[in-house]
Amino acid sequence: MLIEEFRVESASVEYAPESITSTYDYQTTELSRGSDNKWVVKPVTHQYQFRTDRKVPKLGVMLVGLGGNNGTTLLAGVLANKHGITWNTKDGLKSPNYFGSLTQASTLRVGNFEGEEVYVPFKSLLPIVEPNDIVFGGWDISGLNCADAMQRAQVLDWSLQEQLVPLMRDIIPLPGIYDPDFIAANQEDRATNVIKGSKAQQVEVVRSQIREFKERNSLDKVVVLWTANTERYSQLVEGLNDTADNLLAAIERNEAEISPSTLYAVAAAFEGVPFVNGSPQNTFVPGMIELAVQKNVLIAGDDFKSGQTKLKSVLVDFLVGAGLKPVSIVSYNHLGNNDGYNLSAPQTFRSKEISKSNVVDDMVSSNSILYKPGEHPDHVVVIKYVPYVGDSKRAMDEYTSEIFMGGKNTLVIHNTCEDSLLAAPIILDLVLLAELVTRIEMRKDDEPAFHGFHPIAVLLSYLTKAPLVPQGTPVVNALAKQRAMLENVLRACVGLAPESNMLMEFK
Ligand SMILES: NC(=O)c1ccc[n+]([C@@H]2O[C@H](COP(=O)([O-])OP(=O)(O)OC[C@H]3O[C@@H](n4cnc5c(N)ncnc54)[C@H](O)[C@@H]3O)[C@@H](O)[C@H]2O)c1
Ligand SMILES: O=P([O-])([O-])O[C@@H]1[C@@H](O)[C@H](O)[C@@H](O)[C@H](O)[C@@H]1O
Repeated sequence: MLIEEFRVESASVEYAPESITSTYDYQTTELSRGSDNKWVVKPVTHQYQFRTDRKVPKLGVMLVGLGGNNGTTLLAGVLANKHGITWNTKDGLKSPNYFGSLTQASTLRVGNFEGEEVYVPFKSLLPIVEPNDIVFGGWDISGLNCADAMQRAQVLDWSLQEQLVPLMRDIIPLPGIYDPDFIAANQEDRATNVIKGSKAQQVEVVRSQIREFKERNSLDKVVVLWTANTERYSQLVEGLNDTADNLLAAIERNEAEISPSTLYAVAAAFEGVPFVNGSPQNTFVPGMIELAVQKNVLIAGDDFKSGQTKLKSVLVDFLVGAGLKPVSIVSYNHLGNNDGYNLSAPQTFRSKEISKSNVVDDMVSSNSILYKPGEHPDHVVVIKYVPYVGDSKRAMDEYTSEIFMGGKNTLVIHNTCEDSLLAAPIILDLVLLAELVTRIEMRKDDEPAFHGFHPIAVLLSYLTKAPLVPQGTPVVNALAKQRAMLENVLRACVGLAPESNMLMEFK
């Protein structure tokens, strides 16, 4: 059964007009070595108070790469939902939806009523922005208006596109920061809409563009999200980008090694605006992370987890969790969109290869019964550019595992990932959750004052291939654990216990 709305009745939850406050006993463990050198695991409880601002802001989202396949598909999808646009296809009449969005199309369990399991929409846990109310804008080094860019993307049915043209043709991406040294040379022809000047001047232009967008649309908040081309990795150089001061000084000196994505992130940080990185490059060099912490501005990333890798973070978790030992993982895919065109260059492919390869590390290191120290499955990632298939990426995976008594199991999977139709709802979740997280404060035990989460938004890990985490925080890629982390923290904000799946009522 699905119930649309609910309120928690508990002495530990207070619904005030301006905020929801919950008092939550967080149970964890402390490990130590006893005097007999044996391990001791001690259950401990810490009391948290969470306070969520109930005021849902008028939100603006500025996409870097607005004119790309993902950017135009998300914009088109939200407009179709907002205006209730239906369209005819050979399979019949289609209606807009938000399938693929955790916040808009998934549910969570709140209990059992008269023998029936009861679920609520994920988005009903806490007050969250309605996607249809978002004001979109952003940048693109291609000056195409968003209607023409949508047509260029070749993602959506034509009968839908033609209805959206009047709503999108006047949306023109702002000129962007272009540096050919960081993306494939084959992108040069596209770069017709660029901000001139030094890196410092470019940062100032982006800052003013953010302020102008916020003012012109009477926005309460803005979130900036990178869905532009994958860049090559920036070299990490002491004295250049290792600290906030050095990074800002390097920008002032117009140092070549500071990437466009880092420049946008710096601009967002100075404007107090969250920045989410949907691509695999290391936008968040150490100096950028330090700047975000200094300014207490949310950053999150890296690289949307949308298809082939999302499945991998489920499958490997299942295999290792079942005591089966993946020993060979080969992930091949080909695609024909501009993303694939950009990734056909070795240096940009390398960024993607890293994010797609590291996704199994946490699962492998969780089971030393299967894997000796330092032992890993063979893991290969191949991406080929095949123009004909366009945005319809064809992923082919082979997982070989060792099983009981010397046996082997091989899984072969063909997965047609409509890349932008899978990524667009994930982008939506990233911006909605980034905004929500900035409205939650907490205090632990006897801390005197409420404060926000760490600026690095680990709670958004479920949506990324290579979760950015604060120093010392475990990197979790297993999808079920990532979802549980997000759901259970938000449940705690309304005083609900984590979903334990114990169902003791029925034991
Ligand atoms: N399923 C997915 O689609 C998926 C999954 C994970 C990550 N990603 C990443 O998302 C990004 C976008 O994917 P896409 O399919 O929309 O690609 P795309 O090439 O269609 O769109 C990228 C857009 O960014 C623009 N651009 C490039 N550099 C820019 C800059 N410095 N400033 C402003 N605009 C710039 C390009 O002109 C282009 O319009 C890629 O980096 C891709 O690797 C996509
Ligand atoms: O999310 P996922 O399907 O594992 O990975 C995808 C890659 O396989 C694809 O080649 C690339 O173009 C997309 O940007 C995305 O990163």
